Amino acid sequence: MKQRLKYIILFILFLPAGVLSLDHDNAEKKIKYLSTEIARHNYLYYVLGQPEISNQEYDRLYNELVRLEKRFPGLVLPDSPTHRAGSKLENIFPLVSHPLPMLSLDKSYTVSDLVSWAVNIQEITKKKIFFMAEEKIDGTAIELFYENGVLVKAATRGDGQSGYDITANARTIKTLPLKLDKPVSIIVRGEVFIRKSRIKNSGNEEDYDTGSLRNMAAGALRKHCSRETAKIPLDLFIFEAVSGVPGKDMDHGKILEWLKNLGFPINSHNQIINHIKDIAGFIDKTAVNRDILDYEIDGIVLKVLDRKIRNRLGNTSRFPRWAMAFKFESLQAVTNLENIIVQISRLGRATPVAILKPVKIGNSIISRASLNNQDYINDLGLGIGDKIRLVRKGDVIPVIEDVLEKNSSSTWIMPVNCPFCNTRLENIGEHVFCPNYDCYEQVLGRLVWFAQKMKIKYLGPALIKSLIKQNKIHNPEDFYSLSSDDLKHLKGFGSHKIQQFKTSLEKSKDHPFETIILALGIQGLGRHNIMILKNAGYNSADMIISSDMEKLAEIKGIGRETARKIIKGFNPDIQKTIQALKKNGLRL
Ligand SMILES: NC(=O)c1ccc[n+]([C@@H]2O[C@H](COP(=O)([O-])OP(=O)(O)OC[C@H]3O[C@@H](n4cnc5c(N)ncnc54)[C@H](O)[C@@H]3O)[C@@H](O)[C@H]2O)c1
Ligand SMILES: [Zn+2]
Repeated sequence: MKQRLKYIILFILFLPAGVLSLDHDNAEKKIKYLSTEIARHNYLYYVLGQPEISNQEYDRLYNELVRLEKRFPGLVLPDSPTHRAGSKLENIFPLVSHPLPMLSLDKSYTVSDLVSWAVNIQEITKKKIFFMAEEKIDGTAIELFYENGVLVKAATRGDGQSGYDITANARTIKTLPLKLDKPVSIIVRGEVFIRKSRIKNSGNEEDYDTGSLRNMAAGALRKHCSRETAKIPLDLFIFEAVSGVPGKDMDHGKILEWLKNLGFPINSHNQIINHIKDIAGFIDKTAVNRDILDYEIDGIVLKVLDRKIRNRLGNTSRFPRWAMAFKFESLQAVTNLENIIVQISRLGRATPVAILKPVKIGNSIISRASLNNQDYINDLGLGIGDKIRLVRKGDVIPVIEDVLEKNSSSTWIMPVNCPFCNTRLENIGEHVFCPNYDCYEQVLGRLVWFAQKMKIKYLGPALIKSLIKQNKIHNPEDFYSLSSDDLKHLKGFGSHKIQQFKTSLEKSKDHPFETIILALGIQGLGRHNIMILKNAGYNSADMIISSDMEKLAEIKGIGRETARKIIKGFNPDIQKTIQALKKNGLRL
């Protein structure tokens, strides 16, 4: 042991200086590099709403810059991104200046740091402080201006001093009151987000899986056509009033109640903290609830309730001193990539899926992760055999964050042909598709989707698979001609079960037009768009089929892109299926 120590000391003594400590020149280069990179990511995130990297990755870059700037204060650049919130703006939309700057939040990463902050506030103010604990919604900030109870303007956060005027887009948010219950003139702030359930049941999931719900919400608010924004089911919680509150003595809790009575959506999970010892309990409760919440949160925010004390504490250039966020650690694990397989969806999209050496994250064992598309794999430089870091974000789907150890000699490449039907895959946009409508995997996907949406009893994936293999079914209409003979060989299908199955099949014929169309899984026809068409008078499949692109594109909320998809979606095969379903008595 002593001997080993001696060698280590000798080794350190003879190391060149730059290896042990980052020298001045290298630090300067690194600080320049990080400052430019962070400014670029700020622009992508705050201005365009299209980040290139994950928040964890961003936080790592940011914290590294903070560390270096602390060690080399002389090297800090005058326009360092650590001195400002947000990003420089471009004239993409008209600008709105904020009456008070829209700042960031200071952050703690441990419960004890958060508690110390709260204790410290009591000590500075020499008062017993009451706090409001709120969920930190992972969406995008908005500021709303009302005059005499009417919404007149809505702005993004922008560079913190001014944001973009996105009033027309904000008006499409269903929970945003355009007119308040009283003719007050106020300015409020809140978070725009998307509910997980609205995406999961839309039938259009495929359009949505390229980014998180936050990026989708931020992108939606920055669309140049509010008809496009309207297609995205945005939601809202208001969390602050900036001006226009009546009594001076109203605290933050009373203000939120007052805002609620005016018609604003307020998060019902907000909780007043009377004792500092209750902070940990709120965090625990929120962390447990996180997975079952219908929206994504990335932590909690603790805010001083009393406005006079808030004013006394004031702000730094980056954040208010009266609030502190606690960021949840994302759950991570390290494992090996054992294989990459290609999945084909019911709409033909080919998605590479990572097969992992099973690893525990939180309470679940993870053995698969979606790899999205070839670009994603190229960015990671991912190959089979690599050691990777897996991160589970707010939602339950784990993603591969980076490669820790490269064990493969090359990056994985998508096969040229569909692994299920051997048809040559086609590139459409950033994804690859199997163009063969009769591809086994697509047929299976379509039938499983149809059975689910039509709520047909017992028709799970395993049963559907074996019926396809026996050539008993290929299209949705084939379900309706299954005979008792077709079923009685299947495992567990006695006469009672067959009877129940048939009853359920009969019952499915009563579904309204919109359910059947959704169940057919036609491109561009998720629940939302089907309802738009229905409200525009299109209440039969034939009416849509005999319409044309121009007519559909004119319907409010549809637009050219979707109209094109829909027309293409009603291909000859679907049309044949529709006629056959009608013959079976379905109300199309
Ligand atoms: N991926 C990227 O490229 C990239 C770039 C820039 C920033 N970021 C992420 O953004 C973070 C910092 O950004 P920030 O300053 O916008 O946000 P923040 O994390 O400092 O928090 C401030 C924001 O929290 C939101 N919020 C949600 N619920 C709230 C509540 N109840 N009360 C008050 N505010 C609430 C508000 O929109 C507010 O603007 C970074 O840590 C990083 O994770 C990522
Ligand atoms: Zn195929």
